[in-house]
Amino acid sequence: MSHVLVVNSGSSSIKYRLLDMSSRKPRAHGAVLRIGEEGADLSHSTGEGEPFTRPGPFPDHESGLRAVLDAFAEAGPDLEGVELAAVGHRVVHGGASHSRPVEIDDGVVETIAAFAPLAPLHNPANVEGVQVARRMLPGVPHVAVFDTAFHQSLPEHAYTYAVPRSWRSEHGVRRYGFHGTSCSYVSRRAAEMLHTDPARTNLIILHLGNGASATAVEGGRSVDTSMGMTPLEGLVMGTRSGDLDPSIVGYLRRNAGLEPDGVETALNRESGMLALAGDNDMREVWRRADAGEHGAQLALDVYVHRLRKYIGAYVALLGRVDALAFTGGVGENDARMRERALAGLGHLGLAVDPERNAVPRQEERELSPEGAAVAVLVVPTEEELEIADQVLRVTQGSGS
Ligand SMILES: Nc1ncnc2c1ncn2[C@@H]1O[C@H](COP(=O)(O)OP(=O)(O)O)[C@@H](O)[C@H]1O
Ligand SMILES: CC(=O)OP(=O)(O)O
Ligand SMILES: [Mg+2]
Repeated sequence: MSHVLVVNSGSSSIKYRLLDMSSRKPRAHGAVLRIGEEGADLSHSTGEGEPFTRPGPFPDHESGLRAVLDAFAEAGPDLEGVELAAVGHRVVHGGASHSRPVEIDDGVVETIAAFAPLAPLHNPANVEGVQVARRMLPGVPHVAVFDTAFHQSLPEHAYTYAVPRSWRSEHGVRRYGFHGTSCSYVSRRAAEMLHTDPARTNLIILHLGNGASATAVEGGRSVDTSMGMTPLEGLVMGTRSGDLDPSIVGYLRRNAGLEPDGVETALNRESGMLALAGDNDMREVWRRADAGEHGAQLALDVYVHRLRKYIGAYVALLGRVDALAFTGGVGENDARMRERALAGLGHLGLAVDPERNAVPRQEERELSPEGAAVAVLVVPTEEELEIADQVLRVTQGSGS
């Protein structure tokens, strides 16, 4: 049975996974990190023995991907030997034109490039990765799977911003939502864990990673999500501000002499936990807070405060919530954050059992106390597996 290579190209990284779709298990995975920077390196694991590593320099995605193909040739599995059915690419912004995965042609590449201004941390790298991979692996279909796709179900009242008509009609100003591949996977797994029909299951999904988002899922469909036209809106993130008064942007341009690009860069790359705590890695933020640093303590308070506002909003919006699912690097690992997120929300049926919450295991599990009204779950996200499943549906012709 066939294999799918899933590629997730970031601005300075290429993460990848080769999945055997008969066992649904990875045959190899790895990452090229710090592309274009000093200290670039590649690590490639097959699950047997030590990972295969190679130091850079990798000045660009082309050299990075070449190193990945070399790693497969040297450390296996041989890509020529496995039946490679397709390459699946994570693409963050697909706009309104892509509600499903599509086989990539030049037109699709143009669309992804056209949305680069709306996902400045992601789409430019996605385009780069797609183009390089198509050149280097020309014999197989390449399929784009969009983070925005799952949120195409948002009702008009949830995706509409209250702004002038021409902004909406001529400039596509609306909420798109992101982390959809993760939400699609997590909502299916959550329903399986609850033994409920996904089409009747209501969920709040908190994807807390480097980027972070909250999503309300009603009957298996996204009905609201915290990220907006770009992945900047909503929760406080590693380096992104999340929600803020849009007047701040104009104010800073007039009063601090900042250029529009400068403001946007600051809000995307120099804000969030990095700005408040001095670090965007949540483990380091906790370390600093525990050591008594006020900035880190405040950063955690701000992060938690925003998260709780969205939880409350989505409880109100859904009415009945069957489960709240934590996922992403923070959601899956950070017991203290989960505890603080739900502290005192027993009247909403939301609580974690301290012992269940404290188990340091990164596996699917239920954290809520016996008999709780709402199941609180940890569902480690499997974006690559979800992408590979969706890719096969496209290449096998059954759509998605
Ligand atoms: N044990 C942990 N406790 C707290 N945060 C953690 C832990 N492990 C990982 N994280 C955080 O997860 C984040 C990365 O999440 P991840 O979902 O892998 O991000 P990405 O958006 O890059 O896919 C980092 O901020 C990291 O600090
Ligand atoms: C869309 C997005 O924010 O993705 P990530 O969390 O991977 O940065
Ligand atoms: Mg992620």
